[in-house]
Amino acid sequence: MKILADQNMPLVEEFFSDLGEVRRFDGRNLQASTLQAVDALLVRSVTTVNEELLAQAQHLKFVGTATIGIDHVDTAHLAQRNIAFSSAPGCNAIAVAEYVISALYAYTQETGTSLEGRTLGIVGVGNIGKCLQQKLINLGLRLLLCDPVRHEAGTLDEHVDIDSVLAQADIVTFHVPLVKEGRHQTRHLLDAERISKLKDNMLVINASRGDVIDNQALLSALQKGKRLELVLDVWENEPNILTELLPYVRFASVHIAGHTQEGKARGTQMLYQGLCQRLGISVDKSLEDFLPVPALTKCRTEKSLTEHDLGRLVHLVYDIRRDDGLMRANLASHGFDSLRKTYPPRREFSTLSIENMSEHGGLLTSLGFNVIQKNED
Ligand SMILES: NC(=O)C1=CN([C@@H]2O[C@H](COP(=O)(O)OP(=O)(O)OC[C@H]3O[C@@H](n4cnc5c(N)ncnc54)[C@H](O)[C@@H]3O)[C@@H](O)[C@H]2O)C=CC1
Ligand SMILES: O=C(O)C(=O)[C@H](O)COP(=O)(O)O
Repeated sequence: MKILADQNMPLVEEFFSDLGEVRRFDGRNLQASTLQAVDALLVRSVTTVNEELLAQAQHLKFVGTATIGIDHVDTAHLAQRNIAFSSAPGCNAIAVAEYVISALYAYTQETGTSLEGRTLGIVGVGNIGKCLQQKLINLGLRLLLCDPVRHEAGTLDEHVDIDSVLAQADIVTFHVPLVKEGRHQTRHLLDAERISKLKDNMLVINASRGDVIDNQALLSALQKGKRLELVLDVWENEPNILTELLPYVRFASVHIAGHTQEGKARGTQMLYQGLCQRLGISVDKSLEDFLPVPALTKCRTEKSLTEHDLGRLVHLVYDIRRDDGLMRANLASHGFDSLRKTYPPRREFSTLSIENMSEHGGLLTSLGFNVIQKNED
């Protein structure tokens, strides 16, 4: 079997080489002719998989995307051609939630503010939104949840509509899929009109898809004096983004919110499981066989922790300011895609075991750390 995989997908050889011959491709430059003899195609978000790309793919039996978002794949065309499809729902939900938490603590540290008592709106309460909600639950924030799709399906009672969220919240974070049309369209969910109504200095975080915020309208508002705090991981028209926005953004990054080593590796593992299922063979490899040992594994708290101390623990594992600095220093010389390709290793909070003497064991656990409770004797 011939397997063609994006060059930026980790562990493909480790998971797939028993199943066939693995070759790699550049995700932004895949040609239809390259797919002529391919049986399984493994992509990331940068490859648009549609009728045109698959026109010569006569042998293709399986397409997998190692991502949560599937807006780049024409799934109806795959179904019509009877080509099996797998994505990786939830693979990097923890990573994105931890990106947001790192941003929140970095923001409060830099502005001398506190999270306590603030109102935070989560727009899109799926795998990522729910994971974030769980991690934030003990931080003293008032959480507003917005997900009309789940509300209508009867799986989210406490839904607050988007305009009420924007009117009430001090912080809003977007975790919706990109939906280009229909009643629950998310393209330009934050459009010129809604941007104009946002409170001064509201913190707006987008780690979903760039098109969820009208970037040009955002820039125009900022240039006219609108004051907002922005955390942007995703941008319209990646990789050719509106760089004029950068000076107005507190923390900027190159679409890496989901790029922990665990998150990316889980994506590959889920495609391996999907292909095994398609081939009717048993799964005999697991993630734990391949993940490297993290650089930091243990620390110890001695007594009561302040909000500042919690932020320091979070930033010990992941500080969003590293990624903001890398983007600002290197975007012009290296380009967006190259920065994504060379993204330095990042781990999830659970890789840090905390010997905890404080009364904050529950809070540290809900944030996602591996807590070993110690009692003073
Ligand atoms: N920046 C990054 O690195 C990453 C970005 N993403 C993006 O985040 C998105 C969300 O991921 P998951 O939570 O795993 O997806 P999910 O499908 O589990 O959840 C999305 C939720 O958004 C809701 N939703 C749909 N339309 C909505 C609307 N108009 N208003 C409010 N809620 C709406 C859905 O009902 C669903 O509950 C992905 O589709 C992807 O585009 C995902 C992973 C990494
Ligand atoms: O899972 C998704 O959806 C994402 O946006 C990924 O985390 C980033 O996608 P890639 O471009 O790395 O495939």
